[in-house]
Amino acid sequence: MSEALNELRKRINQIDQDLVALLDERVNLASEIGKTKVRDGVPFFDPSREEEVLERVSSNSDGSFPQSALRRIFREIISASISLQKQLVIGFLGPEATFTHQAARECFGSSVEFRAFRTIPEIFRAVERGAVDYGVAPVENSIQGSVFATLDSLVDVDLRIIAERRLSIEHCLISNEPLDKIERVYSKDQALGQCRDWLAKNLPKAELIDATSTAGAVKIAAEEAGSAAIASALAAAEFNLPVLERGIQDVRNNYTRFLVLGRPETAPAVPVERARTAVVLSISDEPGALQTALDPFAEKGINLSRIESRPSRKKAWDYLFFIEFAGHEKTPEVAEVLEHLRASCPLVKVLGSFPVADKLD
Ligand SMILES: O=C(O)C(=O)C[C@]1(C(=O)O)C=C[C@@H](O)C=C1
Repeated sequence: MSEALNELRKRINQIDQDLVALLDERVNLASEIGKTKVRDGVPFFDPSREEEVLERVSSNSDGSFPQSALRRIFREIISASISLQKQLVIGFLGPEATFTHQAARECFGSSVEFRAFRTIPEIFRAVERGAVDYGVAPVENSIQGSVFATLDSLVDVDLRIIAERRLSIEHCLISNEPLDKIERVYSKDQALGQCRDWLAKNLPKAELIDATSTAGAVKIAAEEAGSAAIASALAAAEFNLPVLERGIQDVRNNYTRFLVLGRPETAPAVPVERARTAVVLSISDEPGALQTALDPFAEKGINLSRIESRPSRKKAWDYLFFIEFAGHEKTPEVAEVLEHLRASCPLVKVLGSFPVADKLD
């Protein structure tokens, strides 16, 4: 070994030792914070504080270390820290290695425990009865629109939106075989549909077969010769199969937004700066009722980011409106708008005020 290499490695060893000592010190402080949180009845998971930590870390770096790797490392440091405060259990729409699982892992890191659920209402009910601490469910996709089961469950169950997460949906072709040996491609019908042009161009002869989930498709591809699956890179890693091609979806910008749901007492009480508030409301059956309800948003210059109607499921042709807008419910302008809504709408349910997450890891 050259003297120069030896010297550089020695310096790396010293840095690693310092890093570990600092990590030990950090985690001990997080444990102390955990004790104060128990004493004060404050929830352990604080997504806005986590975002602040990640932002500060990114801006302190001189750019030598890749930004996305830095965020991932600190996500894991926070995950290990929180797991020493409380072993959190996170329910998600399964099976393992779905995009919802990926979103849940990006939110909570890998030191928490994950539990897969078969349906969205099951996740909500598990959070409500305390079988899991938080639930993660998809709420909208940039191409396919709203996930109705999530909107309906938000009405039916008394939970709060604690955080949101956006994921770029990158479909991968996954197989043990080279491209010219692939005869069958398994995936969920939506994923096959989203990759139609790529498949027609690159695997025109392959049979396309609908599977119950993208992760289930990878399982089949792992066991069956001549087959491939379309799924996430996470699913490929889970089943130890190679990714032959990434990003094969026909529309480049395919995003899904996920919600983290918790019991009302797990919602952080302190208003955060860049927050979004979600409410569901019903309006009276009379001309101008929707406009009357929405007027104060324009008057106060509050930006509405989403409005979506759903049948009330109580009476035919009766609708509920899901509205999301900028600001935290505890700030005076939003509190005033909510007061106005309560005065003019038969039903107003605040679903949560949570930090805006427009970053993709
Ligand atoms: O600052 C806190 O409230 C902590 O509990 C520490 C910490 C962290 O490791 O930075 C851990 C979990 C919280 O969700 C936010 C931050």
